[in-house]
Amino acid sequence: MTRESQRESDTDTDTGSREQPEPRPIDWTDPDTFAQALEQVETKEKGNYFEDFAEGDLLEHDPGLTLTRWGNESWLSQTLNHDPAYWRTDAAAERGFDEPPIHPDYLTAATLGITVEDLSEKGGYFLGRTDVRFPGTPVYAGTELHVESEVVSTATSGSRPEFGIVTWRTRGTDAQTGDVLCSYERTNMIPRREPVATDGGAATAESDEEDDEPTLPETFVTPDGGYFEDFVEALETVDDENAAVAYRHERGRTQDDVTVASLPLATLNTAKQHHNIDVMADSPSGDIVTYGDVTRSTALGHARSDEQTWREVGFDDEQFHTFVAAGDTVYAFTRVLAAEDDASTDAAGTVRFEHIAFNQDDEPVYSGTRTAEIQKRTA
Ligand SMILES: CC(C)(COP(=O)(O)OP(=O)(O)OC[C@H]1O[C@@H](n2cnc3c(N)ncnc32)[C@H](O)[C@@H]1OP(=O)(O)O)[C@@H](O)C(=O)NCCC(=O)NCCSC(=O)C[C@H](O)C(=O)O
Repeated sequence: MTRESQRESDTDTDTGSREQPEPRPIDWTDPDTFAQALEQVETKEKGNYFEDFAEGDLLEHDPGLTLTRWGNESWLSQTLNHDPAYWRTDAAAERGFDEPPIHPDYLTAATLGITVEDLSEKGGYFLGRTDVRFPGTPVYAGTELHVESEVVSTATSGSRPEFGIVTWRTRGTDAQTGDVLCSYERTNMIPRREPVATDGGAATAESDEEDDEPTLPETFVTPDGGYFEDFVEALETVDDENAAVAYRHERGRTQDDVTVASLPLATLNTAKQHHNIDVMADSPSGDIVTYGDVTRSTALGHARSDEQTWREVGFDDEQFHTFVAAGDTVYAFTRVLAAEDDASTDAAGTVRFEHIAFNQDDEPVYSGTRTAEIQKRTA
């Protein structure tokens, strides 16, 4: 080979790039070598810190999700949501649906799941959510979901210097038509890149301390059935502050790998809280924890099993009080707040509920209010 042809063979004539020498082999199976390499290299980080969010920022979330019947049915079956209109075509038709639609709980969970990579993957606690509405329902299987969020506010956490508190307004739209299908405002604690000095959470003055005595009504009334009229009748019997319409639901759902890890992953929720036991071992919960939407949907499933739901209208003041982990059992408690004959159909009336999810130790883990149209017995 001439010197010229040697030069040509060393150089790729199309790209002009010089052939790289083969990298020096490294024995990655030697534990010391690999451990040192892990220490020296940079980690390609995922997610955003608190400092990355500023009020007014708009985020268009890249992941999309096609809402499928499989996703819907997996979610509904694992959270014990058995409303026949979401399972059977004849029951769907009676409700005015073309076919069993996507359930608002799964729609909400999928809308939030898609946002996690941008908003909370860094590892923030899901604290609460309000103004959950479904302007574009019914939604059918095959709909492609597109989601965007706007930063509503950012605040310092007085009690936790390593976190900030961020609230976003999120909208899940039909990617084809642009119709808004689900919207809500959600608040998370988000890790800071740099902890800040705080007042440590202002100490409560003694005089402000809450009285530990429970202030419960004397009487609790249980509705006779699950129709609109049953809620109206029960409320009519409790017209003073010493009585309330409230009851617990018998079913419980112990959290397992499916509810803790599989359901959130199926909504593209990348929060490490739900699937990375290794990282979570060092967290306050010491374990992976249930996605807030699974906890809440399970409690709502228990509640719906004791009523004749017609349509979900919305949810407000949702709060997550403590963690739910694998092995914990989610139960539900319901208080009926109001009933009005002003639904979108003569077949139903509107009822406002307060739902509490609680665990096997009777600790509330979730609370929120819900407005739903409930079928009339007389319809
Ligand atoms: C998160 C907790 C451990 C906090 O408990 P605690 O230390 O007792 O603090 P506070 O309850 O006082 O709250 C801390 C600060 O946060 C503010 N806060 C609380 N709730 C809200 C709210 N709804 N809106 C706005 N701000 C809120 C308080 O005012 C405090 O502020 P400051 O005094 O200035 O510090 C505990 O609450 C807990 O364990 N909660 C359960 C969390 C949970 O399990 N969530 C669901 C699972 S995680 C998840 O689903 C993640 C999801 O995938 C996602 O990515 O979002």
